[in-house]
Amino acid sequence: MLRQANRACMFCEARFLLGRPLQQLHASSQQTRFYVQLQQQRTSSRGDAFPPSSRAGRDKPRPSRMVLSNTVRRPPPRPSADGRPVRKKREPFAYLNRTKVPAIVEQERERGRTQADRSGQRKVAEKDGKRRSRPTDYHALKMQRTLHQMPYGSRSAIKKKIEDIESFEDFSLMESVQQAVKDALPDLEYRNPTPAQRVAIPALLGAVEKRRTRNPVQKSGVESFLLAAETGSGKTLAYLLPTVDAIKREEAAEAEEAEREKAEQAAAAEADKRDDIFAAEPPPLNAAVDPARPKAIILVPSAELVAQVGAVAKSLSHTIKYRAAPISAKLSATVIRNRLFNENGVDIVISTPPLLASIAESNPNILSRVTHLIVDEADSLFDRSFKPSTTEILEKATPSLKKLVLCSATIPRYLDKYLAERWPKMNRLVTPNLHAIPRRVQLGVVDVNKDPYRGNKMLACADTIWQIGKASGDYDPADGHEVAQTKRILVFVNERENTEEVAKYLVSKGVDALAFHRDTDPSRQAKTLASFTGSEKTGSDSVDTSPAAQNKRYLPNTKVIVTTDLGSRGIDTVSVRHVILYDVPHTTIDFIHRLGRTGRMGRRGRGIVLVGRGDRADVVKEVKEAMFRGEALI
Ligand SMILES: Nc1ncnc2c1ncn2[C@@H]1O[C@H](COP(=O)(O)OP(=O)(O)OP(=O)(O)O)[C@@H](O)[C@H]1O
Repeated sequence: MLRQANRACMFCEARFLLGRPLQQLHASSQQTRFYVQLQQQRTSSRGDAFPPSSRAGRDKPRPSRMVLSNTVRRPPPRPSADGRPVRKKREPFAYLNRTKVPAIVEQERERGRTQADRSGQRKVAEKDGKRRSRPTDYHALKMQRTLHQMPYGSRSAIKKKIEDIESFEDFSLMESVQQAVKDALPDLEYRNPTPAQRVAIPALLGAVEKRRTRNPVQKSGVESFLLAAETGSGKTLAYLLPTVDAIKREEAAEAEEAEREKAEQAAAAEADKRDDIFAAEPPPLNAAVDPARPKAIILVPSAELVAQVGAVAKSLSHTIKYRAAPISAKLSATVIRNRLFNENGVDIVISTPPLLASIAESNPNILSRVTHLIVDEADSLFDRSFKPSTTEILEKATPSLKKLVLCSATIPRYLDKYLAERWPKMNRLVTPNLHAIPRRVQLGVVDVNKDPYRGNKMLACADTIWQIGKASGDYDPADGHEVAQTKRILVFVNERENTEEVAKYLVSKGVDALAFHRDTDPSRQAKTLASFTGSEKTGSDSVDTSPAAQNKRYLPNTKVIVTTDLGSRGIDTVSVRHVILYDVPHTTIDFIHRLGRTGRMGRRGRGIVLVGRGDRADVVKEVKEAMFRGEALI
């Protein structure tokens, strides 16, 4: 048969003798293929049936050709007597049909082996109930990878740990604090603590208890915490409740101590009086409180957040009785002074870092009694612009500081690295859904390049708003009723300069829109924002005085704010159902914060991203996919 094949393919053989690869030359020839197969068969059957070891003992009976090989993944050849590996003898046609360098073939084989090993390990891990840290590869997102990654295994473990906590009563909070949650926030009476609160409150309280029982003398050193939880998950209450609890307990302990001292002094005076009847009356105890020496400081990045956190702190203080002073550069100097230097003292100061740092420069005593320092939106407050003033306050407060709590919905890699270096023993309190946008928020994409917009983004934005405005109200199970008639839409742009331009265009199209940035008129800004955060009375919507109302075509019952990152950080826009991303955000951090203004606290929401020329459509696609799967954005 071999002879037949040789004869039928004389031309090929001649070429082979010249040393040219046969397959390259005659891949189309049927006869050649037959010849090649025959040669391969011959070579492999020799190799399997007569391995070098068995060929050595030719007198032994030959194994049957029909036995299946049990060395398909061939082991390396055994070393010879002198230690060198035994080389397989080359067949005359051994290099026939080779199109690759043997070394490369071996490398590829090795790579295949390691991949197979990895997939084997993955299967075992999945069988054990462990999920892979990243089920899908997001190529576009990987390129802008900025966020710290958290393995899915740890997320499941945290979920399991907190599932037993069902109500606020499960926390060892003081009775007055428990009552304050019910009185000040009646909506929460029937709600359970959020995952952020379940993770943070016991940890922050636990540390207090441990310290109190272990060592009555004040322990030196600061206990540091990082609370990382998704947007709209109730982080404010998560840090505020344990802080107020600690302040009140400390106050009670101080009062007890003062009472004891007073009793001792009275007893001593009584004894002195007995000894010396002419002794003067002891001076009355100085019961004056320290003005402008708070026990807790809460730092936030904007004046709007100062007002928001201040409102929550004040509402709790009606029941718990403590003094909170929210101060920001938007308030007059007199108001700031009155709040800080209140003759009844102050317990909690809420401020932006630059303002407090400048006050601390002229009044260093303001930070001398601080035991709790909370840095909300920590990723912003430790970035380049805020870092100097934040660290200055931190350093000045350190001598008396007992607890440092950093809080954020996004932990960028630079922050993670900085924290690991600065506070290596920091307690990290992380929720299972960190860096994920909840599934109840849907993301729609508008291709601006297609008809009818043909690249006109402003037109696409106005049209999208009109469509939302004209659609009938949605039923929201979290609210239990139809969403409010007035629709509030947030439009996010990347550059501050574009806010005015886009808002102006929308007004010209009959949309009640307002640009919101640092230089906007503060009174108008506060009024508009109040209607978005739900702090405004519903009746105020009735009179429409917006410039858009003068248009021939006017979209009623729809309010729009065009803003940048300023509006995306921490502002509790509970009444917002729609967010339009006019520009594709630069990073996943911006995606998380901007889309986080809707779908807060169990509500539903919708994000619409306008993708135009030059925008990263691949990033949008992957964000959409990750949101659909409920996965974290890397
Ligand atoms: N346990 C709870 N049940 C129901 N609602 C709650 C609960 N805790 C807080 N809330 C409400 O949830 C909303 C969001 O809270 P908060 O602003 O603290 O979220 P956040 O995690 O700080 O958000 P962001 O990351 O965007 O700053 C608030 O309106 C608050 O009143």
